[in-house]
Amino acid sequence: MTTTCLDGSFSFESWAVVYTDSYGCIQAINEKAKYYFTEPIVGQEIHKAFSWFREEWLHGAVKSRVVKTSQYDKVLMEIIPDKQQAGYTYLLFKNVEEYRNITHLWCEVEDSLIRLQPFIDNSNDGIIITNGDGIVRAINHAFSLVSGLQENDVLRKSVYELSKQGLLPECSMMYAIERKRVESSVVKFSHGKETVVSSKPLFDKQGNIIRVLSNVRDITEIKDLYEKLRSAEAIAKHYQREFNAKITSESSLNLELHRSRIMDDVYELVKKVADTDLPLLMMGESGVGKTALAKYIHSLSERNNTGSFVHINCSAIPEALLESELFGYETGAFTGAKKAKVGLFEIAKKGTILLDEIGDMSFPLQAKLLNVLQEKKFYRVGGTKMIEADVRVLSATNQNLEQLIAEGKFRPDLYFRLNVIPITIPALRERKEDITPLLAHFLEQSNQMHKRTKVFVPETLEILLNYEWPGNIRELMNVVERLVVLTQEDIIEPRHLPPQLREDRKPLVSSAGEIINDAGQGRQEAVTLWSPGDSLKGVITNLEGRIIEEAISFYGSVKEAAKSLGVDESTITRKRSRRNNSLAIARNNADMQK
Ligand SMILES: Nc1ncnc2c1ncn2[C@@H]1O[C@H](COP(=O)(O)OP(=O)(O)OP(=O)(O)O)[C@@H](O)[C@H]1O
Repeated sequence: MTTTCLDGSFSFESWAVVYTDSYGCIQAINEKAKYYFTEPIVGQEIHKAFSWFREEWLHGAVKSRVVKTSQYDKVLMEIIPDKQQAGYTYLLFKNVEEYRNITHLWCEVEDSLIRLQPFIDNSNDGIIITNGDGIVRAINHAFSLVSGLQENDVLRKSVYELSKQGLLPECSMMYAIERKRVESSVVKFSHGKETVVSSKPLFDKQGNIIRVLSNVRDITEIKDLYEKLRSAEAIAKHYQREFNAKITSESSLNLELHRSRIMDDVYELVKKVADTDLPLLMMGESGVGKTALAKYIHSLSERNNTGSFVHINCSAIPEALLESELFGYETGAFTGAKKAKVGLFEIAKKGTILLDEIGDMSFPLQAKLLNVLQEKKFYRVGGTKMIEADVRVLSATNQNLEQLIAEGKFRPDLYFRLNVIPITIPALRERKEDITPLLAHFLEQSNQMHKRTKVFVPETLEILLNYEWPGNIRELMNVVERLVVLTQEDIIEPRHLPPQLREDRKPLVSSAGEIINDAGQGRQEAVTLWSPGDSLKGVITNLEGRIIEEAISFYGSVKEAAKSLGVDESTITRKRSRRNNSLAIARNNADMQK
């Protein structure tokens, strides 16, 4: 038999060679083998010729073993399948005793590696062993799984060559050889697995590397889990914030706290549509309670059991960031996107999202939002994975969207999509009946919260009732809390009120120019019922009006006041508006006379 080269990097020349067929029957040996095996072995089955030989070694991958033959105690055996003849195998033998001085340590290492073989084979991590030149000596099954490379692809090949061919990424296997120290690197194999490769060089006494043992851990799953963990953390944080907000606002939020007919209608409508997925557009001045109403709608809906309520103020977030806030982004979607981020649409999954100040959303983002609403799916910025948008979308604005459409700042198609059910919450000054219960509620709440027992004197109450409340419920709530905290005495008098309330207290003047309440002093003056020039009708209208206002203030509701005065609620509404008109005319006249 001749000695043949398997590949450029390996030759049989210095080896004793035994060649077997696919049945494990010895077909031939070379000259050198005759010194190793003095008995005739050609024609015998291998495991019979060598009692120490295990049959399964033939069917396994190429392996190294240190064995004992009849002639030598320590013989290195390499098992190499014949690439040209399927099933045929070369067994190469070398007496390592001959090289004792040089190879003593190497053999020990080899021995330990051989002892470790079962652990290596069964390891969940990929393992690849090279010599000091980077020639691959062994890999385990897990390495094949993680790298997509089989033994035939890599054994006896140089890791540098494999890297050049694009089969192996450049990694710590090479660095450990070059830098002669433990190295690790995070690399991605060509078929997509992301791994951490840790490489440890083993040295002989002279400090030469004899082996590099690399552990290859698949972190694709860990990365996925990490991503999922981050999403879960973001959602948990959001719930925590919601929970905290709920605890602090629970006591203050009493949405049915109203006496006005107009808010009756609002709540009736809200209850009808709460459990549908219809988009609602809430309109009203700042502070009227649009957000509070949206939360209330969510709390009435089935979505309250399945998902959370998410609120985003579109005007508070810079235009460039709003899209990624809403839909999230993937790692590397833009400069600085080092980690993927979950968007609010994902956080609100199976829940409700309120897009507040929708009128401030940029035109291009409006188009994207419309698309999401129509398709019911979206992609993270820079992402390719489609995400289902199982979210109820509520929107709110204090702007006139129709006006914005006319100015070309708002898309009409989005407007029609969002405005399926419009809900207008009137300003507090247009539903003054609601001021009394709100004042009572916030006074009690603030007293409780700050452990006080403050009360309003009637004059203070009257000013509060007549104030225009441009900041609506938010302003009212803040004013009451401030009064409770800052007033030294238990009785809150008009002088304690913040300046804007005292200044706003315009004197009410009769049609004849008489002052019928006193803004400056906070005292009620005696009213002159009639002055020369006053018409009987004008005087009666004013008087009636005062009686009506007092009754409403006393009972706290138009309904009760009407009942007590023995008239219909509609009569009261009509007479109030007539009186308001006549007071407005009187104010005008008074201003002109100044
Ligand atoms: N019916 C109510 N009962 C008790 N508190 C209320 C009620 N309505 C609103 N509030 C409180 O008034 C404040 C303002 O309400 P909210 O934020 O809902 O107004 P908004 O119309 O959304 O304002 P903006 O347009 O400025 O966002 C909040 O603190 C809210 O808790």
